[in-house]
Amino acid sequence: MKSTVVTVTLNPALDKTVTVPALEVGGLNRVRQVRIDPGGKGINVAKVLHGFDVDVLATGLIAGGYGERLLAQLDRQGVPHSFVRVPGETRTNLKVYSESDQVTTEINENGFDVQPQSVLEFLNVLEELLSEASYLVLAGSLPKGVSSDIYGQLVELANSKGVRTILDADGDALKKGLEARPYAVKPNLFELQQLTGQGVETLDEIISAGQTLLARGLSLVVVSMGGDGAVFLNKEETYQVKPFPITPQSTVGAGDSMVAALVHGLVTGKSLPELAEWATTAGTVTASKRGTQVCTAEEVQNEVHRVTAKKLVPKA
Ligand SMILES: Nc1ncnc2c1ncn2[C@@H]1O[C@H](COP(=O)(O)OP(=O)(O)OP(=O)(O)O)[C@@H](O)[C@H]1O
Ligand SMILES: O=P(O)(O)OC[C@@]1(O)O[C@H](CO)[C@@H](O)[C@@H]1O
Repeated sequence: MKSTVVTVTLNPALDKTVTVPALEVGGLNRVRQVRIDPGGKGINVAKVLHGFDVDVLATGLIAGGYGERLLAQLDRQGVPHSFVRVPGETRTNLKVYSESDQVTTEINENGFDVQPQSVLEFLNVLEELLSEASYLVLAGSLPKGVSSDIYGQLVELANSKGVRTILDADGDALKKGLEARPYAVKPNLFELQQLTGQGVETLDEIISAGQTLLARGLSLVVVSMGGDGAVFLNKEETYQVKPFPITPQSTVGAGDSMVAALVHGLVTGKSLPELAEWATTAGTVTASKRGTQVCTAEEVQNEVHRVTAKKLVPKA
């Protein structure tokens, strides 16, 4: 199967979002609304890219009856996929949206245990898929049994085939993945601080930490900052984009929508400021939707005029 973009989700999830009037920790919370969406970061990126008319395919590992349900939902949404089935069960991640303060609390399960032969099977599938791809998105946590250097291995595989990789992970998986020099990375502030050991309190510090990552051989760094927007850096330029005001309904998938819009911008040859505006708008639209619903191309197109990429001049 040929596709321009391949997204990898090694630890997918059914996202169960429950809405409560006001979350009371230690109290009885009655649910007003429930929705279940196919989730996992790479899968969310694929959902957005499919809606943007980009030729995308979601791959990774999947297990059990919940996994089949997730794939059936992807089929209904028309998102192409090719997952390797492993023993066990796909996790359910609980997202509790509290209406009074508009805050989402996330409770993510660990997911299935993976045996070495399943990882090998997946590597064979991916190698095949990459032969026609231009971009590879590696996103999300790793299930038990998958080594923390897997993203590093996958970045190396992609690099050897001339495929550009976008990495969005955390902890050791992110650290080791970075050592293999992906094309782009999207840390949040916490991850940026962890990766560089630098302060990220001020804008100057954020830019400096972003430049540290570029100096390690990356081409594009996007630092996402939730309601404060994001900073986009390549070797030549730096831009900051602030979101337009919204009532956040669930920020789940906002970062993934940003990654997807970034890939869309790269595939369609957008300039850095254009790409920055698209990506910030995509994240913001998704944050204004319930559950793990993602932005559509039409929504991003309609709202993108509400943000402006501001050029930043790093201190010498
Ligand atoms: N409360 C918010 N208001 C407006 N825009 C938001 C809000 N939260 C997120 N966004 C938009 O989504 C983008 C990505 O969000 P965020 O920085 O939370 O990503 P993240 O940490 O990767 O999240 P996740 O891992 O849950 O996807 C932001 O840069 C912003 O454009
Ligand atoms: O546990 P991970 O893999 O870090 O994150 C998984 C997850 O929280 O990320 C997505 C939102 O970004 C959700 O669809 C999913 O439940």
